[in-house]
Amino acid sequence: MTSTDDNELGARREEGPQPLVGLSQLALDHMEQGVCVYDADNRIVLVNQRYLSLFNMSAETVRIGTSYRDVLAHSASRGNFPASELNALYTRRVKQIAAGQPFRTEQTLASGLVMSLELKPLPGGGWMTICDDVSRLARLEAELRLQTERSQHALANMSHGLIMYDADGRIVVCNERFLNLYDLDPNIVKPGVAHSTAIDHWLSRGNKADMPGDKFRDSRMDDVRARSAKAVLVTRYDGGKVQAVSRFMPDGGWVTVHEDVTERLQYEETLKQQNMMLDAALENMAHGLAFYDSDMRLRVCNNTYRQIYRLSPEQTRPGTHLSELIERSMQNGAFATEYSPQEILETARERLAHRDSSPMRRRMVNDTVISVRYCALAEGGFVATYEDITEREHAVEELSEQYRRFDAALNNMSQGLCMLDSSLRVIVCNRRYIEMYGLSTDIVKPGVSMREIMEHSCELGNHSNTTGAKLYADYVERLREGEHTLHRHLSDGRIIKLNHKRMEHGGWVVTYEDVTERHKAQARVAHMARHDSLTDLPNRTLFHEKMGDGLNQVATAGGAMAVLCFDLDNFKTVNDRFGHAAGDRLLRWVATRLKENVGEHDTVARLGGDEFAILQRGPQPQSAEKLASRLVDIIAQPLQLENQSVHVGVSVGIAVAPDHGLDADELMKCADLALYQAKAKGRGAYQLFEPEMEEEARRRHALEHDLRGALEASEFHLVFQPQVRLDTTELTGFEALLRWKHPARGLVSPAEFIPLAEENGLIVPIGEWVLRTACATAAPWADLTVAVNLSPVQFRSRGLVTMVTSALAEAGLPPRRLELEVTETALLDDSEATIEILHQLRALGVRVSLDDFGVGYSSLSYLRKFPFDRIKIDRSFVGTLGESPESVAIVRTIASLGSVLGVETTAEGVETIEQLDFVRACGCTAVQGYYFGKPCPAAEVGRAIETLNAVRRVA
Ligand SMILES: Nc1nc2c(ncn2[C@@H]2O[C@H](COP(=O)(O)O[C@H]3[C@@H](O)[C@H](n4cnc5c(=O)[nH]c(N)nc54)O[C@@H]3COP(=O)(O)O)[C@@H](O)[C@H]2O)c(=O)[nH]1
Repeated sequence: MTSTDDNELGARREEGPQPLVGLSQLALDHMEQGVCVYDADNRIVLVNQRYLSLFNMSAETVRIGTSYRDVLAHSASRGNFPASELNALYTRRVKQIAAGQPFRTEQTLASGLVMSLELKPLPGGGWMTICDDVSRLARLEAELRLQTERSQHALANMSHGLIMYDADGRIVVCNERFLNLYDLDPNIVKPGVAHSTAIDHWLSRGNKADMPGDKFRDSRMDDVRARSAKAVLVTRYDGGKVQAVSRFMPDGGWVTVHEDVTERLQYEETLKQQNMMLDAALENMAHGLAFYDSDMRLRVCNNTYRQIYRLSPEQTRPGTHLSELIERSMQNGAFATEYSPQEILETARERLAHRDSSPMRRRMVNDTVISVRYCALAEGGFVATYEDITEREHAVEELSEQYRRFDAALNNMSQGLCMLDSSLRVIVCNRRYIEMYGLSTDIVKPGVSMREIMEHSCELGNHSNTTGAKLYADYVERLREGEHTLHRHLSDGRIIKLNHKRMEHGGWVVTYEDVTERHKAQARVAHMARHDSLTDLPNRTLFHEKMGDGLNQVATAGGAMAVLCFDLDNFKTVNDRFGHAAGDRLLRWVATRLKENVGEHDTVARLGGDEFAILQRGPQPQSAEKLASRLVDIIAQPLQLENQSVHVGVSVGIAVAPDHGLDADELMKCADLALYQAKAKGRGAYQLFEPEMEEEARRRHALEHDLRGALEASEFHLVFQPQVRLDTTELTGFEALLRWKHPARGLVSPAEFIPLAEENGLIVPIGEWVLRTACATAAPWADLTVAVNLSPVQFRSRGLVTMVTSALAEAGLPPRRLELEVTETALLDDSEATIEILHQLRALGVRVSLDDFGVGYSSLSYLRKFPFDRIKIDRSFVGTLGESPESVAIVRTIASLGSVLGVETTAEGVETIEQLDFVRACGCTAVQGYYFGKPCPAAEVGRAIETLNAVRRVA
């Protein structure tokens, strides 16, 4: 039917015969499509039922004559489009119709139907719209679109590569993953491309299979031809592995899915390696291991297990029951005899039932010990481990033994010991530590804190004037400083030395040593170092320190301080005569006297030998002089020694600070100079230092300096004084006397330089020169003797006897013509030794005389000790015969003594005839003095001999 026909039909509905109209209407109403025809005025001329029902419009409203605008308005009222769009829609449609071209549009109605509308103009005016329900088609299209999108999405996002071929072997589709997997060019591998082309390109990119490329291509073509679904493993250009699985489709095409299996293969390889290692580890494990199923049947075991139980691989096949394994290993002699198979099996059952996986010891043969554990598995069955703990057991035993030894050592230590952890809690301590502080073992045990111990110790009264808390706080503070030693002074007077050493892993080792006795000993040693052991007085060191302190005080606070230096007179005599014990008593007696007479702030010291000193504060020099005077008197008092009354005296030198200086050494020097003077005064005296003494000392010093060079400078010579027998006035010999002629000083008296030479030892070489010169000078004298003075110092020097022997031999002088004169002083120092030397000299044939007899303290006692050939009465007695009855008595006594002893007695210093007559009358056997001749040089000796012989002849 054409549009012309439709119009005609519409017109006929208005006016045509009823049967035809009805038929046409019937035909229109049964059409699938909706039809509505408008005239040129846009009014309906024909409309079918389908049109009305599709748009849900009412036949009452939409009927012949209804305008197009009203139709649209009615449609909008039915919700087919928004009423607000009515005008715009109407205007647009009318405009499109007026354009004279048919056009199509789609409209979704309120019912959800999708309507396809075709509007087309009719020849001769008017137009018609034909409506089609395209809802299903639209839905199908949408679904297809969605499906296609999903497929493409799935294809693009597949983890596997995919390629599909049609029955002609051409590519239908392939995904990006496929292209990437093999590094393929999407411009080559694309839909429509032949299978062989794709394979060639695949090979050209370096991908390969386990066969040459040509062969691989042929093989794939054969597979396709034979429709053989295969899985092929290929190697990618980069070494990765891909598994390709092909599937054939009913339409003759096929799909191949490519999976990258590189990682999976690697993982499988790793797993394989791990399993191998696991097997190896199992087999090589030091522990025995066995898995059993829930029926206690062996599933697997390792070699160590077999060795422990002496089982062979055949005897440990999977499935063997535990009871059988036990019995076999027993038969093989693996167990010690103490177990039965039932017992072992029962124990295993019980432990598994109670899920007890704690270790148990099994004693095997050869003293081997195995630790066995049963561990039930969640999935049934159990694992048993077997560990050889023989060595560990031995080590534990050894450790126990070591611990016992350590414990014994610890508790037998003389020192206390305590090991503390880093929180200062006791790890271990020994018995000595507990005893040392008298601690309770109920309190001091491992774990107790040092704070608790200190509190306990304080409660016991070990520490005075403190508390446990304070003690502990101080202790912690000290430990912060690190390793250290501290001394605890306990209230009972003991001193405990604590030594703290860090332990390697934290904490401390503390040792406790009772150092009370050591401290006392050290204090004693320190005291001894600064005190004199005999008198317990401060010694020179301490005296020097005290002097320093005193001088500082004088310097800063003012005032004065005196130093008194004491030197005992005759001490050596006493010591020698009564022995050292008596000498010690004398020194202690002197020390007591000194201490008794000083103030409490004064210091008395023994500086050594018979030297004492006092430091005295107070107004000076009055106080010091008063004290010195008093002490000189006190010490001059006789004292009882060895049941004898002994007299000693003391000489005192005084120096005062600040007058004489503020330096300790300087002040001591001043006091020494004063002492020197006091002694020179004749002993038993005190002397305050005077500045002139320094000058005197300097002078002595200069003289000493010159004396040292005198011998070498040949400044000495000898003079000889005649000695005459009294009964016959016969010249018997000469005494050699030393003279020093100094180029500047002139003649220096021996009385001046000999004491100096004795002080500094120069007398030894000088004395030797005198002896050799005298012997040489006297040798030519006809039968006359030569007397030579020997200093006490020469007796102390070695080789005196040898030197005398040599001098005699050298001079050719017969020993009987040599007479050696010694003084008492020579016998004072060490009389035994001196007397021995005298005997040796006597043995040479030399004569020995005792010079200056009578001036000493115990002259008579020496006569008993050595049989002298001659006693020379000191000239001081001869010189005072006229005025001193004592001198007369002494000369008489000595002369009688000599006569009784059969020893010659020479009176010295006889200057006058009266003196000569007197000494002769007294019984002296010889004389020496100016009366018969002054000492003369050697050159004049001849003349002196002649003169004296002439005198004798006259007499
Ligand atoms: N160890 C030595 N001592 C020696 C030596 N030479 C001398 N001396 C001793 O020196 C002291 C003083 O001696 P010197 O000044 O030589 O006096 C001697 C005589 O000159 C003197 N003398 C003798 N006769 C008289 C006299 O009539 N009147 C008087 N005023 N003086 C007189 O006496 C001294 C002799 O003394 P002595 O030796 O005791 O016989 C003196 O102690 C000497 O010993 C020497 O080489 N070594």
